[in-house]
Amino acid sequence: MSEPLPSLLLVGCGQMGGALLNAWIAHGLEPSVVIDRHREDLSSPHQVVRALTDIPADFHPAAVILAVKPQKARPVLEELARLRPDIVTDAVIVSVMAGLSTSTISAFLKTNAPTARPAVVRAMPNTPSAIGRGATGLFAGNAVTPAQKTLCDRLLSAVGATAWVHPEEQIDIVTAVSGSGPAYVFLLAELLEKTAVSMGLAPDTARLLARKTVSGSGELLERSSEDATELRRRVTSPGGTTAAALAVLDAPDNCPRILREALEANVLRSHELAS
Ligand SMILES: NC(=O)C1=CN([C@@H]2O[C@H](COP(=O)(O)OP(=O)(O)OC[C@H]3O[C@@H](n4cnc5c(N)ncnc54)[C@H](OP(=O)(O)O)[C@@H]3O)[C@@H](O)[C@H]2O)C=CC1
Ligand SMILES: O=C(O)[C@@H]1CCC=N1
Repeated sequence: MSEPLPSLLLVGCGQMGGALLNAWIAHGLEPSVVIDRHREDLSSPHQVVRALTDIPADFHPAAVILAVKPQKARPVLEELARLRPDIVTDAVIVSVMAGLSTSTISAFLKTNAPTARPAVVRAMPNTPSAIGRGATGLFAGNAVTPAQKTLCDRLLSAVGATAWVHPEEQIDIVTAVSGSGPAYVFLLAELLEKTAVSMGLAPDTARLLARKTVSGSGELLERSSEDATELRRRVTSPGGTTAAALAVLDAPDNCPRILREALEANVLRSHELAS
């Protein structure tokens, strides 16, 4: 196994925090502390506590991963800075929260630690991280050192592909494309299944064919060096059945317009969460 990942403080262990944690533990994670009200199933050397007040005084993580909902960030960050200014000063603060900017996160942390200059990284992962097939966009705030940036890259590379973006606003586009992206793919699987049933296939057959089509196509794309466009071309016989369907789906006013509107709505929601 490669070098262990350093100790982390994970705040919030729901869908995303839990997915990351499982993958990090599988990669060998130094003793870490998780704050969550639900998760109790971690075995030693890791520790689950219910509140920031329960972080052991001698625990000094290399990174704090913030994986609570953006709407809950402010009290968490203010309390962390009040209780453990040493952690805010020494650790890199990695937020996976949609919307909240590095300056907002820093401002919350500075409410109770005015002299701190927190090193804040935004990471936007996705749930396939749970199986090591995630895709994460990252942005580093001003105070982040090269060593902290390398550490963040190690952490997120352990769960899939990474790409650093600049300027910070691009994280909202990352959220719209890959952070939320798995939901669009699962929606496709759902709609294929439901439509197949409505057209007459047995439910079990529809489910099997829809799931395997989506997962098999994803795996083919993963293993191929070809673009998606070329893989699509190989399915599409001139004048055949696929071409008839794509003439509907890919008409400018259908999927291209609808996907654009969906991604713009996603970015708009990030802006709303930020304010
Ligand atoms: N889900 C996804 O695919 C992705 C999510 N994200 C981001 O990840 C973050 C979390 O989302 P997600 O995992 O879906 O949400 P979840 O609700 O599944 O997880 C959030 C967890 O944080 C816990 N929590 C709430 N308040 C505190 C607190 N004060 N201290 C410790 N834990 C707390 C919640 O517990 P309780 O239920 O008791 O409140 C819950 O277990 C969001 O900011 C989101 O933008 C980013 C990329 C992808
Ligand atoms: O839906 C959300 O707000 C989060 C961010 C990206 C995926 N889930």
